[in-house]
Amino acid sequence: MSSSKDSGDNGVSLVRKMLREVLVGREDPDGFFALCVSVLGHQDTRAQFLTVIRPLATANVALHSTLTAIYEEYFSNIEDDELQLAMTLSLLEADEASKQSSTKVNPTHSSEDVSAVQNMSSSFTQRNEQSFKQSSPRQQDISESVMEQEKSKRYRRKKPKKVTGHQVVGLPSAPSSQPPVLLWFRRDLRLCDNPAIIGALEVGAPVIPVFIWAPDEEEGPGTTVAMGGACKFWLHQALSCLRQSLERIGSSLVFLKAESPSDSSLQTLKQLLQETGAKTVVANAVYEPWLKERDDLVLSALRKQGVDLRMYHSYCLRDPYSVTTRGVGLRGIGSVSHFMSCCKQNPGPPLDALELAKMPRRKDGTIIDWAANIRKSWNFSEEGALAQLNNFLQDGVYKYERESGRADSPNTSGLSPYLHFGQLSPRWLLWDAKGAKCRPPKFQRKLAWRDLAYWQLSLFPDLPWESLRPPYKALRWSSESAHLKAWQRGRTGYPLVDAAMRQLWLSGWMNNYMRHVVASFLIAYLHLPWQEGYRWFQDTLVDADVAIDAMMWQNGGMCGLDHWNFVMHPVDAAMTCDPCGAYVRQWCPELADLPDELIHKPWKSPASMLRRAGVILGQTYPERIITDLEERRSQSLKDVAQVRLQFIQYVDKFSGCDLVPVPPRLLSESLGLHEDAVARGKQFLLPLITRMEFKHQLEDPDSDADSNPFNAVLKGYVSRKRDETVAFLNERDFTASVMNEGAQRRERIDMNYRRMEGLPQPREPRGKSRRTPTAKDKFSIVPGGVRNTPR
Ligand SMILES: Cc1cc2nc3c(=O)[nH]c(=O)nc-3n(C[C@H](O)[C@H](O)[C@H](O)COP(=O)(O)OP(=O)(O)OC[C@H]3O[C@@H](n4cnc5c(N)ncnc54)[C@H](O)[C@@H]3O)c2cc1C
Repeated sequence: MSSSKDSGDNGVSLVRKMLREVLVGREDPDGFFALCVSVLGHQDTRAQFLTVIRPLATANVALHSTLTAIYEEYFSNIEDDELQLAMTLSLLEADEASKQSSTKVNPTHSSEDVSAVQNMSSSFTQRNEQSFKQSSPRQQDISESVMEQEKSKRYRRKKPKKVTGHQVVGLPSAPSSQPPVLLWFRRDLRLCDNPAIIGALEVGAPVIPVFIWAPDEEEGPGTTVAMGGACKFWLHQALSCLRQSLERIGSSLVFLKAESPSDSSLQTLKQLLQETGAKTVVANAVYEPWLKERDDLVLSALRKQGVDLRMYHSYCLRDPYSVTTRGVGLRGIGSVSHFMSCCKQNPGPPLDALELAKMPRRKDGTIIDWAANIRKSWNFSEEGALAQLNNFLQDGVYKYERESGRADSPNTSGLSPYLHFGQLSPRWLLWDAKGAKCRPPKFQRKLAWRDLAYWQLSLFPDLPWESLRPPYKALRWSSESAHLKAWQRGRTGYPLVDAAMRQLWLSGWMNNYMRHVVASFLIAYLHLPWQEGYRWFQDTLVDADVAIDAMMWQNGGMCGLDHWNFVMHPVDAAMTCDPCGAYVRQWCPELADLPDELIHKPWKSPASMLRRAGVILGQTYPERIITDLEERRSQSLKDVAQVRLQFIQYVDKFSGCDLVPVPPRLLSESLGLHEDAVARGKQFLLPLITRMEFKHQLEDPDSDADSNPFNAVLKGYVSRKRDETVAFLNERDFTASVMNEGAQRRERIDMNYRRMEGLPQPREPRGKSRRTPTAKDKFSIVPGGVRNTPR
């Protein structure tokens, strides 16, 4: 608390000093205001700016009123902008809604066969709304009161015309609208509990219900009399009733005949698909062997044409082709008891048949059960998820806010696999977390991180394999496979890294802090490509999640949207996460007897100590695979500087930040243009927050990591302050440049306005506001007392 207050006080006193610069004419009012916002932030500027400039009210009235005007314009603009944004959004929503409702009544339609086809999806929605109204008494109350109000208005309003018949919704006329779905009715002539109907509606396109009469196919190869006279009569009535039911909800049923020997359901469907442009056919399965054979044929033929045939099961309780006698035998076959036993014994396709948890076998036939520890470590059920959540909320969440970086105690929620497999709903989790007394802000942010990962993946689909920042694609990586293997197996000789990698292998999980430690080791010290780390994590984590894993490895691999402003040191990181070595003792038991102060660096132990602890380096515990940590870090920095220089077009010359091409979706959102137009146009580059040490290294690409004032290696608690300062500098840099751009834009608009109106241009201000701070710049003094060096 006190530190943030201190930094606030420092900021205000800097602003006061700067005010003197304005008074003596070395700084102009706009630049002063921009820097004030970047130093104090929005909230503090809003709260304190007027107080800071109050002395001017008597001493320099003109300057006071100029600054007050800038202040008022700035903050009123923000509110206006927000209001305008909200209005634009609501207009867009309204526009979207009206577009949707208009597509529901698209009257254009040409094909004769399907002339009565209607949009089932819209009518089903209406139907659902109706039934909801009927089923909910509260809703009924509301609708009754609305009706009362309507009655009273009746005489004042013109009575609307009664709609006769149904709104006929045709096939989409616009080539871009979604192709319709064929709903192929066979022996499922009902609306209720019909999986095919639900499947068709889920596609979200117009639905064309169709019945094809193919008597030869029904009959099959022998004499089955599948469709006797009485049955045909019933079929006729049932079809007629189904058509009426469909018409009642605004749809209809197309009848087609495939009677001649040359004709077939397949031919008829193909023709219908051609006429309607449908790309999906949905049906419920029928089980007579000759009909199943026909359906299999239809399936493969349509698939070849790129049509998706979706088959659901609803005719029998159990799909007869899935019932097996496994575990029951053949005794009593034919009796219903035997059949029921078969169903009970084999409920659906056996899970084991999916071979998800199949273990490899040794040559002698014994099983290698690599998941034994994972099985012991987790309760895989939904109840397990809820129990874990309750434990966390009752106790863990309080520690989480303070000490989530500890490896030696389970201070994080451990909910990631449950979230990944949807055994726990993120909305439920957020709701429960908000209910905790401490309203854990840090934990809530973590859930936002999860969504951020999916947003990033939606913008950059090649996130899991392609470095996002262009220059980093050319980075020189090591191909030392022995190093990769040692890292994967937890045999690097660095106990903290090894403990984490063994925990991963044995339990399928490690906490966030340890993921950072091992990722830093792989990238910054072993120089192995981040994609290797990503792939190993994907194979070994029980919560392996393409979006999150890719985002985090890209960030760790220095090429993601966000740069980690730290590198975890494989030994010093233990000061924060495992100060007494309990974590290492758990996962590397061969080191358990070393004293606390040496357990993270056994190579520093005297021979006698090692002997007493039963450790023989190179035998019971591996020697370090690399020893020149500092040199390797320096090399990594130099490599980065080299590719940044090589692809200097991707480095912003003002701020030194990396630039990435903006994906078309983002660009079209920002410019309000169609995505196609944006994709055809010029490539836009966006500056990203970039690690300070990289920016500095660009000035002197061959310097060592040690001489870099922004050296990112995080040494436990000691460097926290430094890390926070670096984060502050980054943010301030960014804000200052954005603010400056804003001020310049305002100046430009003002100049153009004056030019058009023939008004005189204002005099050039004497001091120019700076885009980025320099060493001489007073604003380079960070509240914490660290000086920013010139770039
Ligand atoms: C290199 C690297 C790879 C990672 N790979 C994965 C992965 O494949 N799957 C995965 O779920 N998490 C991944 N993470 C993020 C994070 O480490 C795990 O979500 C966290 O350790 C899971 O433990 P927890 O449930 O106790 O987390 P808590 O700290 O209790 O967080 C609660 C939940 O928030 C979400 N969350 C937490 N941190 C992050 C984050 N940084 N980004 C996105 N969501 C987050 C998770 O769903 C997590 O379960 C990775 C982190 C790193 C550094």
